Amino acid sequence: MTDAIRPLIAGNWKMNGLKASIAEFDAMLNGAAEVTAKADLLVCPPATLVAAFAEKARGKAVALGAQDCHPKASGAHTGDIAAEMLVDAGATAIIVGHSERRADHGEGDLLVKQKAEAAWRAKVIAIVCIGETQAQRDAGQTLDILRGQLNGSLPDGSTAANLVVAYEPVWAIGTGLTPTAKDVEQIHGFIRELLTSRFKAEGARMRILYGGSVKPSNAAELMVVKNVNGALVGGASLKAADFLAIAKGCP
Ligand SMILES: O=C[C@H](O)COP(=O)(O)O
Repeated sequence: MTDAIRPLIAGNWKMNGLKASIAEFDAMLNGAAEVTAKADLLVCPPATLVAAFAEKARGKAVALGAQDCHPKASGAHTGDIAAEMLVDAGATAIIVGHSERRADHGEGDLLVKQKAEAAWRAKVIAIVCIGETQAQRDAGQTLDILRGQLNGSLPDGSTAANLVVAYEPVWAIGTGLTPTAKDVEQIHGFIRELLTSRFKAEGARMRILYGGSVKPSNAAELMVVKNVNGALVGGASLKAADFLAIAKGCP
């Protein structure tokens, strides 16, 4: 963990959650005060729940985020949601370029970059996800893939205040597999070098989250790795106790 950078523990609920889930979210809110010394907390529920959760979270130590947005602010795009709408509902950050969007919806780097810019247009943080697949890893292409995704997905003008990078090896998502701490250190160090080379001092201060099977049992080990500035948590963010325990794992 880079000392000067305050960790962010972000929960991505993916396509999970109904109105009844507000009870679990309430439990998160109730426990959040205990972990605020360690990390900032962000929960990204499905878009249908952002407004209700934001209302509950008012004045509490959990911020709300969204999982995707359309690049445009409005228009004839049936089923899509603009960044402005998500912000209107209470989002303060938007995840873009998650590997599930890249795979399920064929989203490429250019679109991801436009979505990050849409988040900025709506005056919130873009959390840009990058990560290699198992096949790319096996072929020894990990660093090339990450370099390409970073170059293509991060807009010019990225700063420590408007952008967070989430490194999520696709093969580690929802599988229970994680890279070793040594591998995470190497890859986060590589990402840091690229960020610093392109964005100078801002790149040196940008948060780089690790994501992929983060759980209470491995959080402490992963969160102390150099250049790991928090986590993007999927499955374990659905349970208040697990999500808060992961935040407690921050040094
Ligand atoms: O956005 C979160 C990641 O895809 C990680 O998901 P996971 O914690 O369920 O492996």
